Amino acid sequence: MQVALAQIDIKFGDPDENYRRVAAAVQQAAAQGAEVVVLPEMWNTGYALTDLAQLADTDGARTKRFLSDLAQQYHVNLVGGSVAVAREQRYYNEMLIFDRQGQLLRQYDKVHRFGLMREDQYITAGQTENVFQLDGVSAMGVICYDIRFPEWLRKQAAQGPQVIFVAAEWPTVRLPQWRILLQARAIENQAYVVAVNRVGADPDNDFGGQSLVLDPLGQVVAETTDQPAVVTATLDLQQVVKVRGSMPVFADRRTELY
Ligand SMILES: NC(=O)CCC(=O)C(=O)O
Repeated sequence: MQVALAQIDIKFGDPDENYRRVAAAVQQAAAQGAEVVVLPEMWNTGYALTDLAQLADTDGARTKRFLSDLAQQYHVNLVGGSVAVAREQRYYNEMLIFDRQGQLLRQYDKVHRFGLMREDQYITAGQTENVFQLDGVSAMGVICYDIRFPEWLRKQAAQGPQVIFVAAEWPTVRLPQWRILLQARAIENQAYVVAVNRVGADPDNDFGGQSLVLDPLGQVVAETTDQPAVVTATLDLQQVVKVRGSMPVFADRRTELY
């Protein structure tokens, strides 16, 4: 599986400009041979939470049309990061996943709201899992702060996903933790981790990128710097089979105890 990390800068509170940036990044990823393109968190608005009434995408309709068209145009699967969505007078931080035919496979609302960025005041938490198949490969997706909750990822990883996609707006100040948390999630779940952070800044935070592709042993396959970039990497899914076969941690769990 050839994946692309679409590490873009997000213009705060300017969806029109951000749709243009995402279109350009997907075009670039497709030209580099990507089969799956992964976007960052809240890429339509950034964390412009106080302006969601004006900016959030109602029912995700615009984003769904946009991502579906891009997926078909470039014949790529899209793990569409996440966008701010308005639905029934609530706001969600929502990941949309499309296959190469432009079909919506899953929509996932971020389950763990990040209080330090005031998400708990504006965003309604999701309740459902996010496991799906991309080109016949079992995968799952979570959003940013979710990676601090290993039990949430484990519950889903136990269903078989070989790839864990992560969309993030993770501030520079905590990037050392980002890296270690992602490596731990890769190692404990014996899965590839494909994690995309944004770059740039908003009124409250700087975002330093460092998007990562990690193998099932937590080793770095690809990484980016703190600049906008589209970087592709190949996932050798036989590695997952090999690592899971060599150490059966899923089978060795004591589910009667925890
Ligand atoms: N957007 C987020 O969920 C940020 C999470 C974060 O920064 C953290 O340290 O956790």
